[in-house]
Amino acid sequence: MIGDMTQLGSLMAVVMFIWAIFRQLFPDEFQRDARKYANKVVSYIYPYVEITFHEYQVDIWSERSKAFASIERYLATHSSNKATRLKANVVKDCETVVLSMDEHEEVTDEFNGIKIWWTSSKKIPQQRALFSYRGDEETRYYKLTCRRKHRDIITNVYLKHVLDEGKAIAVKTRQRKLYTNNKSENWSSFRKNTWSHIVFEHPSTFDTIAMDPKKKKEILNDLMTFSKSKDYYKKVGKSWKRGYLLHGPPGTGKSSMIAAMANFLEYDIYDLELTSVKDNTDLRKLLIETSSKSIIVIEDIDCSLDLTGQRKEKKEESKEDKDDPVKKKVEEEEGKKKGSEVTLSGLLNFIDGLWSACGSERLIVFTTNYVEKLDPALIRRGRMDKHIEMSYCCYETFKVLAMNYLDVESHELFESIGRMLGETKMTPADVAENLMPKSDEENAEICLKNLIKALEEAKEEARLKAIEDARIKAEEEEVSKKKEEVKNDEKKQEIDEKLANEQGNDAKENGVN
Ligand SMILES: Nc1ncnc2c1ncn2[C@@H]1O[C@H](COP(=O)(O)OP(=O)(O)OP(=O)(O)O)[C@@H](O)[C@H]1O
Ligand SMILES: [Mg+2]
Repeated sequence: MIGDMTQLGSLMAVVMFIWAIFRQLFPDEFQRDARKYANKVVSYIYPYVEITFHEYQVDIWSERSKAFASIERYLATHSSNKATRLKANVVKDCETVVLSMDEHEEVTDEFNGIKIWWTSSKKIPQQRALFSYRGDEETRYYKLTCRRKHRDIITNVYLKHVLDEGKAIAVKTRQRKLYTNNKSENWSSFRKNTWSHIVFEHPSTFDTIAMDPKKKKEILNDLMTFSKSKDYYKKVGKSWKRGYLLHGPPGTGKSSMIAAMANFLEYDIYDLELTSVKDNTDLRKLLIETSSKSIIVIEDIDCSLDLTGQRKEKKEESKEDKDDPVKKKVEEEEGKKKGSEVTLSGLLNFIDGLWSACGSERLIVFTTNYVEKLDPALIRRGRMDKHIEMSYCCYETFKVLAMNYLDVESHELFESIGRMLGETKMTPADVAENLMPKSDEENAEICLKNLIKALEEAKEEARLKAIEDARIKAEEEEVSKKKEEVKNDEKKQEIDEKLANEQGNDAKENGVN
């Protein structure tokens, strides 16, 4: 290629020289026609096709081209052995070095037996792009050169391969992010600032999640199948997403489970705070700006909005009610307090409306402590495909926690702990807290004894609470019994009075007769 290029370079120099003399001698119109024909001749002689990919697109935002970034990554993995001058970029908090080819380097690639040349260069813009934020900075570009006869396969197949590989490398090497939505009123129309993010580094994994091993395996299989089912979803005409509902008491591992899912699938997390979203339109905007390979989370969905009753038909308001200034004021105040006009139907559309198909490979996860409070439409299968109950600590759960926190697989105290867990409701969070050594002197046995003590206390507490509950219930029953008796007495008195009246009337009538 270099040899070919040198010959062509000399040829081009001669052409340029002749062109310079030509420009001095002939008028503009003639020059234009001549240029057209010269281009035709050159393209006839030159057996190569060149495609250029610039780092920045010339538009108002001057965004970095995604194609350029993908090519850069692709060439970084495919060129580092061949290019002699490389640039090093450090990613993932200085943990990983990514190499890419330096400027004015050339590397070759091979695809289905076809040779492709890639060169990297940079150029300084001759004129500043109007409204561009990037100003006069030099911009880099990659140039692909291939033989003209391979043009179709290169443009239709090879480039797709390069871009797909580049994207896959990006997913592997990227720092995963935890996003949260900014308040609607703080959004700017000039910048994309609907979501803010930090690097996502949660240590929870499926190894550290304590739950019934059978259930855990089922979830893992479900996630694995989902992540590999792109073609299946396409075949059945469904957008590639899946809904999970995690429900259970506080401290049973719902949030930890979401982090473990994200770590397992290597997805980003979008933690959506519904009360910061003004209305359904803003909710849709947020959805559009989420990326693929992500988990959209709405925690404590039962507390987020009043989603329980909004689907029920609203009572027809009378004209007087609508005009009542006091009622209007109360409604306005309530609206302000709620701070969000997102409705249940807006949320349902968010989950599986037409717009929800704008991304792919996405999980939507809701968590709640009170599953029974939710509108059945929100959690029906198809929207929330998998319901996972995270419950109180059982023996199996405890064994995982003991292994995680104490490195202990078995112990003589395990049996009594297992029995006590069957008798008492204790969350994995509480069990974990008791298992955690509080000082260097606390060994595994002391921690297990601490747990036994806590379980005994919890059992005693539950016993006292049950007695108290029973007492309150008996009192309430007594009160309602008394109320019933009073009611019956009143009714009886009413009937007696009625009878007495009727008898009086009869006597009067008989007297008259
Ligand atoms: N099943 C579990 N496996 C491992 N650790 C757990 C589990 N459940 C709770 N924990 C521990 O308890 C802490 C609290 O758990 P987590 O925040 O996941 O509970 P949650 O169900 O989301 O609670 P909430 O309903 O209050 O949000 C976690 O930091 C974790 O260490
Ligand atoms: Mg939580």
